[in-house]
Amino acid sequence: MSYIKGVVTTKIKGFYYVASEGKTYECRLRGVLKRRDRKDNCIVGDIVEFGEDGAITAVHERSNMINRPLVANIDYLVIQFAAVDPKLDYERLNILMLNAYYYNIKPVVVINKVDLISPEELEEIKEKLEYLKALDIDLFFISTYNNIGIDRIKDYIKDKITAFGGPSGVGKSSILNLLQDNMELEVGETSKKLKRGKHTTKGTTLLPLDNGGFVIDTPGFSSIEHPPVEDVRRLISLFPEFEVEGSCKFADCIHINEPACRVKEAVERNEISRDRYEFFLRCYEKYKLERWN
Ligand SMILES: Nc1nc2c(ncn2[C@@H]2O[C@H](COP(=O)(O)OP(=O)(O)OP(=O)(O)O)[C@@H](O)[C@H]2O)c(=O)[nH]1
Ligand SMILES: [Zn+2]
Repeated sequence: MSYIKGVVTTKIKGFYYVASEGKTYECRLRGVLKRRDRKDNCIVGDIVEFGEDGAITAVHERSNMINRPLVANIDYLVIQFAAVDPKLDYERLNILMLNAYYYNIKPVVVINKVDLISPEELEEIKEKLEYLKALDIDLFFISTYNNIGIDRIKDYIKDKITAFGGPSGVGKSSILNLLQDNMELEVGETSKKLKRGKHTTKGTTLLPLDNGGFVIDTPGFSSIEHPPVEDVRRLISLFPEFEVEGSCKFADCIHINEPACRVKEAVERNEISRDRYEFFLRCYEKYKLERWN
């Protein structure tokens, strides 16, 4: 028997809908892959192999997985904000970046509503977000109103699985509507809509993009929740820019109060963004208080 490889786009009442080369197949999970105590035997985003009888016989290893919504193999977390209205909240942006790194998803930053700001204000935002360069995080300025930057985003997320995260009102439904013609999220209505109706019973769905790839229909990442970071070493690992040349005097340096700390020196020389370092300190205090003890 020959096998087909595809990606699970949604799961309804024990059926798995698997997309492969533009077609969707209704599949079932073969018995040996089912473990009754687990809800994540096979989930949306999984790359699977199935036979002509529609029986899924293999689930490939995942590159990442999030729980709410339950999705695997997300390529990009688009961290979306508006330039204004609501005000660009840099703290929340950092929290979303922390989540992306924690869950091993590549972060991308999108700033919408550039039609509402002056060139000077745009420059100001670019300056504030300068540190993204050192992190190799791509930054897009867009306007869903004036159709600025939308084609570049379309190109960027082609053939990938993309999740959108960001606060309410920044235009997430507006951009999802533009990414695919027959996507029907009501602007200003997403949150309400996703809480009721068919979405609740159906669960998460990967919406296919015209040019290949998928977006996740549920805005999974809130901008206020810190990820459940286990300890300080893990926290440090979520700041890739802290990997500086040379080693700190103490091998177990946590880059806070220690002398001869290469990270603090790099902050002093402006090689590491002070905003980011201060965000790190705030995270450290928060985790110490609420989680590590
Ligand atoms: N000026 C301007 N307004 C925009 C733009 N994009 C969206 N808006 C407006 O911003 C408001 C919020 O847009 P939504 O797409 O509903 O935002 P959302 O992020 O999905 O918000 P939630 O549904 O609350 O999560 C709406 O009134 C949109 O018309 C833009 O590029 N420029
Ligand atoms: Zn150090």
